[in-house]
Amino acid sequence: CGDSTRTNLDRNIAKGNVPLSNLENEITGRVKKTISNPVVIDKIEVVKTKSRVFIRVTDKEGEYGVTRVNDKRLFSTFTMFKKLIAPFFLGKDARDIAHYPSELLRIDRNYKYVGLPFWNSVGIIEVAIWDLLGKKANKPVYQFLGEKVRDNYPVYISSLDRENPIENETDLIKQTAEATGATATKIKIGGRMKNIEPYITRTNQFVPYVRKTMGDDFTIYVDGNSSYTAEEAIEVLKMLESYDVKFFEEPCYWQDLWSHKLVKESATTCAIAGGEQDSSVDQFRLMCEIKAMDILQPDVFYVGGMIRALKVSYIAKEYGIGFTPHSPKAGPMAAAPNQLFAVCPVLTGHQEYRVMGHEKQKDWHTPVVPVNGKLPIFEKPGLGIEYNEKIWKKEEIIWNSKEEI
Ligand SMILES: O=C([O-])C(=O)C[C@H](O)[C@@H](O)C(=O)[O-]
Repeated sequence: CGDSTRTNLDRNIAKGNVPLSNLENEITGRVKKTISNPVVIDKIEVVKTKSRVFIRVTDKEGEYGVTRVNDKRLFSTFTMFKKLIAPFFLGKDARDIAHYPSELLRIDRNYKYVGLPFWNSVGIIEVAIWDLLGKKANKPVYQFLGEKVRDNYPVYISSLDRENPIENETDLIKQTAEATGATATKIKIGGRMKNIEPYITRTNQFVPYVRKTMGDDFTIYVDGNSSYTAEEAIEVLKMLESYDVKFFEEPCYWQDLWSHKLVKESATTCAIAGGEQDSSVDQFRLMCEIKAMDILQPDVFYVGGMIRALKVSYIAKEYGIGFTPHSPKAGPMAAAPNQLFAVCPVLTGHQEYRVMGHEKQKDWHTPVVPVNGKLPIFEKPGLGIEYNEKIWKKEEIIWNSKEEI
């Protein structure tokens, strides 16, 4: 059920009562029913085009799946990706992808390296493989993952800046809200891993300013990015609740669940959220078990891909806890969470959409723009993003598994 084998914790939690430990089998069964022949992975590449980095997985028939990735996370952990993770997938049948993250963990001494660097490297390949399978079957990926439970979801505008003057940042939020119909935002508070001036004053001014500018009906969330001690966070929480802030993300150091629990116990109307950096499924269960969080926020890539993120959503459902993944994206990287959102049994409030995302769309991929404040589930094959094929003609191949091995 989690990262380890703990069948005694199996519980029927999913819609349709699928035991969590059987999720991989259920999904693999669905894939093999749809694609009858093996899809043998021939090559994994890291390519750069249009100044962006992608993972491309190609099968023996020359068909490929692709996902855009966070280049900083990839290149900071590139050795792990190249040496420990990518080679595992070569020659394997992609249809068994649901089982591979757990298998990979059990190989040799891989278990010693787990954490975001390990699981992100797995996740980016896993997501590209799902794109490949979807394209081969001519179906959106979510059809393999489970029963569709929603056609769209409301978004919140994710403001990511701590340095922009509050008036300017609020103006960007307003522009994005007007262009997309979004009725919620998340703003940064604290100083990211520190609670010092000028961030203390900025926080005290920013929250009231956004409330006044956007009005009482607009939903406000905040993100502390690990800025506070429990004591400081509880003080800030009082101010947040007085402005009807709906969730306080990562108030304390992200690994310090006990401080989050203390903040949560002090909250009356504001939910406590977290999990962006967490990549252990067991850790998400622990958060629920000790009541440290009201909302779980795994990142589909950081947590190790779609199946592991889906597992976290089932755990959230089991414990009656919220699920609002981390994804401050408005381009092709929003596609993997989008497919997950079609089927995950719980999805809480609004989902993340980058501020000014509507203006950042490119003419070389399917646009990712909310309508009336909602993003539809993408229905095109694979992850649902179509790329203009011309972009691959100008690509730079940064790494190719065939040459490396
Ligand atoms: O919840 C979020 O979207 C984030 O915390 C985004 C992060 O700040 C991300 O942009 C980063 O790590 O710089």
